[in-house]
Amino acid sequence: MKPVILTCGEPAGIGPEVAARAWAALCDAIPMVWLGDPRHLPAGTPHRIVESIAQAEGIQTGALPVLPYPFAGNAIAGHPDMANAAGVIAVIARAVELVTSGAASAICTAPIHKKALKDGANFAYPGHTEYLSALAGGVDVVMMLASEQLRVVPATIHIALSQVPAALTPALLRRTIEITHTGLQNQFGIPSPRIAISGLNPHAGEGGSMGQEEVAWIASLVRDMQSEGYTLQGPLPADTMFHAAARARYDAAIAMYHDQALIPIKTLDFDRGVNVTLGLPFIRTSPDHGTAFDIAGTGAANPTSMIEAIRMAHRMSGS
Ligand SMILES: NC(=O)C1=CN([C@@H]2O[C@H](COP(=O)(O)OP(=O)(O)OC[C@H]3O[C@@H](n4cnc5c(N)ncnc54)[C@H](O)[C@@H]3O)[C@@H](O)[C@H]2O)C=CC1
Ligand SMILES: NCC(=O)COP(=O)(O)O
Repeated sequence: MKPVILTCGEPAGIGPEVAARAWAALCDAIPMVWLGDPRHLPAGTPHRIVESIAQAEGIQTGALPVLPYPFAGNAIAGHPDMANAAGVIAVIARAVELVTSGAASAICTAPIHKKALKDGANFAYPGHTEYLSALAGGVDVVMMLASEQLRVVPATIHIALSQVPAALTPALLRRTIEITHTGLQNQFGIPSPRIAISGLNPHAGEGGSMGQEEVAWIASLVRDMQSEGYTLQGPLPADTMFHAAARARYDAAIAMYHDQALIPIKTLDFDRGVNVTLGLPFIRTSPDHGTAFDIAGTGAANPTSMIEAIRMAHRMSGS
């Protein structure tokens, strides 16, 4: 079995500690290798330095295999060191090389602090999702957050709310539906996915009295794609499409912007949600939470989302 690569993420956040705890929970079942600076692991984490992924085979239990990537700075919990930003970015790129070469089965990324990367290394991307798309050659991707209770996709991702109406185009929504449909089939094993599409405006525009996008093009795009064979419903009012009975009617919901999609799943299932990028030529998952500087280093971080993310990466890779 090829290992899942765990990227270190922001060293000052909870990434290293939830990775160490996830490894302790899963090491009997799932091979994994942590990629980062071993100085950034929580003190006392049993680990073994390896020079290659192949060398990690056979030392799964007892010590976390670590493929070292030296960083410029130390990690002080809750206080990102700008000198580490370049290392955080380089580790993600290295992980992509390892999974693309076939040495690893999948990537599970620990959270990054987007502003620290921008300030420290002029990182040009607002998140992993966009960076991974670029590293994979500019392929179209979607960000899905998934748990047992709900799968959601924001059609626009890390942009200001004021930019959403212009960014949200028929071509983008069509591509988002296509990638979500294929991802549900291939990564989640759902042969005939049912997808719900939200409106952009309150009450899905209320027939044009609260916004025009639904009547202008979202409803007709949904109808066109229904006639092409997609099982779609919508545009639905976003405020009433996430209660239990509504969720039972679809396999994934596509919302029009970040918070419309992520608030319901983080409210329902913050501890177990997994972020998965669909459309990449390799498997990438991540916990749903961020760097949590307020609790980093205190031992309060719950590793369940990281555990679920590693499980999902391993399952999707078919290893
Ligand atoms: N995949 C990624 O790289 C992600 C990165 N982020 C980044 O993380 C940074 C901080 O984002 P926030 O919005 O503050 O979200 P956050 O998820 O880091 O923290 C929000 C709240 O949830 C708590 N929390 C988070 N994870 C937890 C865990 N595992 N156990 C217990 N409590 C937990 C935190 O203590 C905090 O009170 C930002 O820079 C953001 O962009 C956020 C989400 C995903
Ligand atoms: N709120 C989710 C999030 O920001 C995840 O972004 P990414 O780093 O996975 O692109």
